[in-house]
Amino acid sequence: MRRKAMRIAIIGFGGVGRAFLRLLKDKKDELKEINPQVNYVIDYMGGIYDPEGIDIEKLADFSEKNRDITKYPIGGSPEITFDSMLANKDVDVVIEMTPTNKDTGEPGMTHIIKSLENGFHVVTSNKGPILLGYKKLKEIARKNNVQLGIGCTSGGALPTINAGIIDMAGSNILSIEGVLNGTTNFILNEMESTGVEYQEALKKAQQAGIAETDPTLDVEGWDTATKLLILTNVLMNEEKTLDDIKVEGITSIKVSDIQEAAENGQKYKLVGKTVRKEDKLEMSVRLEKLNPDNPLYGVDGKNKAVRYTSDTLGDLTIIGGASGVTPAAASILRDLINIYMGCKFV
Ligand SMILES: NC(=O)C1=CN([C@@H]2O[C@H](COP(=O)(O)OP(=O)(O)OC[C@H]3O[C@@H](n4cnc5c(N)ncnc54)[C@H](OP(=O)(O)O)[C@@H]3O)[C@@H](O)[C@H]2O)C=CC1
Ligand SMILES: N[C@@H](CC=O)C(=O)O
Repeated sequence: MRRKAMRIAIIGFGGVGRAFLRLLKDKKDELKEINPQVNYVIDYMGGIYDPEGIDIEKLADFSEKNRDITKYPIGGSPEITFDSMLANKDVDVVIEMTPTNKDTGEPGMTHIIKSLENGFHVVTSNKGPILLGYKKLKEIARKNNVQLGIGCTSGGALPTINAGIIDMAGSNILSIEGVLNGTTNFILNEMESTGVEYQEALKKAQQAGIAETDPTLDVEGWDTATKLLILTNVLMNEEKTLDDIKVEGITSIKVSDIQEAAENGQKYKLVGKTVRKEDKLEMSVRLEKLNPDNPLYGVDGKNKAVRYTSDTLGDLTIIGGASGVTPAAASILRDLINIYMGCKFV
């Protein structure tokens, strides 16, 4: 007997959204039990709606050649919007993947609140709403008896937040340290290995789809700060804001600085850090010259890492989870599967 479908609305169909659709297509057989059925794909210009489930193979082919999904022949229209989806109420999970806005959280904040209030689970890659309102969103999710998956928001494929929530349950996290941004790590690596200057390396990161829609978020340290803040507030039960973090980016570094460090056996990394000093929490994002004995020294290319110290589970360092649209989409799928399996994130 075929299982009841898990009805999905995709909101935001850019790099990560498209990669997520490709994953659903490529993993169709493995996902038989969950039986995902995409009823909506909604972008800035409108969307696609099929109450019986959009044919994801056809849409994947179409969207490879066409940017405007409202032109999709079966159910595409500028009239299909987030509000029309809310009115129809025929979804179980909303996957929110619109651009991160660290100042307002919009449009993601409204999408997530309304989805949770309407009884839909939410999985998101959008850091803005989580950064600005996680506690409130968690309460709305609990009140409506639905889940909120945020694994993608603080490192994508790198298991940071879920490892903290699930695998470190019952332990107090005392400090968080990490190389949390793949774009800057990739840029620093490119500058060292090929000798190109910062701007050229940034272009490569953009071509690889890992830089933010607004790449200043990466290179000026805000993406690292955002992820650090999400980890700190969620895992250390704090209510800090970006204003509490001293933030520095990588825009002023030169190839000559990197080469000089390499001659001394050191590597530059953009490190985000939350540490408690005399009852005060200190948070910073800054370029650090690391020695080979530092666990973060070996984080290469688009990879990232997080290091937790805790009272009862010791020190844990997780390395890997390269940034990229497919790993980010895979982390969304991971949350979706865990919600299906009954995992409680909130
Ligand atoms: N790229 C990555 O590796 C990772 C990204 N993220 C996060 O995932 C999110 C998406 O990233 P990415 O796919 O790279 O970004 P993109 O800019 O490629 O895609 C964002 C999409 O959202 C659409 N959009 C904008 N406003 C709205 C709206 N009001 N309603 C519906 N859709 C809208 C955009 O449409 P249009 O193009 O028409 O403006 C675009 O298609 C961001 O929040 C990012 O921070 C998280 C982890 C990794
Ligand atoms: N721009 C980010 C993408 C994932 O969050 C990065 O480079 O890590």
